[in-house]
Amino acid sequence: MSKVMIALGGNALGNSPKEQLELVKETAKPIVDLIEAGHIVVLAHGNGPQVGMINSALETAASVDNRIPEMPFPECGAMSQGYIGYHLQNAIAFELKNRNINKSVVSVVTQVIVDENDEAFKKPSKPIGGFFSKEEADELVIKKGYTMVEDSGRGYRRVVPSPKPVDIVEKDVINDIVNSGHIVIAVGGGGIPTVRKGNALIGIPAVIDKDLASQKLAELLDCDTLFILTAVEKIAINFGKPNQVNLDRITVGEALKYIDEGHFAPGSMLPKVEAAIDFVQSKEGRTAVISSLENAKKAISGETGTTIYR
Ligand SMILES: Nc1ncnc2c1ncn2[C@@H]1O[C@H](COP(=O)(O)OP(=O)(O)O)[C@@H](O)[C@H]1O
Ligand SMILES: NC(=O)OP(=O)(O)O
Repeated sequence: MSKVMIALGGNALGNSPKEQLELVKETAKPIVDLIEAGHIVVLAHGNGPQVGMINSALETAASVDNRIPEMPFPECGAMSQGYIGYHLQNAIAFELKNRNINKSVVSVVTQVIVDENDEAFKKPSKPIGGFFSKEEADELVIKKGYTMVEDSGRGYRRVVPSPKPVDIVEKDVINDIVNSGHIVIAVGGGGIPTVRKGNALIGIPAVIDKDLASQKLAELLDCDTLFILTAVEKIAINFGKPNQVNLDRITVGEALKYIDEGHFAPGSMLPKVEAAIDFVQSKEGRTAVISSLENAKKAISGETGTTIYR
């Protein structure tokens, strides 16, 4: 029996609530396979496309209807945790019931402490929302003052600051739920970025990378394996080029060399590889696997994906 943290990518959750609802039904199966096999499972998920969609929908609504108030960005992050968590816990609970497994599943609205002086606030890097053409992106820069970047050959996206996770506010309650044998969905979207002011916690407009937040939670909970499930079956060198090579197993040393050579795109694959390296380095015997949601079952049983080990 081992303790595993599974981080699901926001971009792998489909482009609409309808698509997401269908996708999570499939995602729930390999997750519940692991639970059925006796493993302890903790789940995290991304929110890049979803928080961008919520923010842009409410911004547009407020601009055309003065009865609709402006929605602060941290609240948009909380909404994304709520509805993605709702779909996931619903799908996992269904799968647990189908197999007569008597466990509950709950999403914890999670706040993650960040450093308000983090350099990341000066350089937005986290892609959120949908994809745009170069012309549409240029228009958004002028009209809305967004920062737009090209995202891994898929089009242009808005980027927002992405400070590093420092601590997880709800870590003790998450640990208690895990120890009680139930299933927790936490640090959704990397957690709501928060700073402490005396006894108060104040939300900050930013998006924490969920791979880094998952790695932090996986370490705090003393997990053995970190699974990062995204839209690609394996990570690659020379990604998207004719000489692309998919990687099966790499050491931390090889991963660091490939980072130096610039093989992993910032804001997408780079934080996943960095999170995997940090997790593997944090304690002897820990491994990390990066694969796709579609191949979750095979990746979890070691048949595919890229494994990063010491
Ligand atoms: N070297 C690489 N190997 C594989 N995928 C890469 C690489 N560099 C960039 N990518 C892109 O990164 C994407 C994963 O990042 P992203 O979509 O941000 O993840 P998430 O699933 O967490 O939302 C992949 O789908 C792929 O398009
Ligand atoms: N918050 C976050 O990392 O989201 P994605 O997985 O969608 O990039």
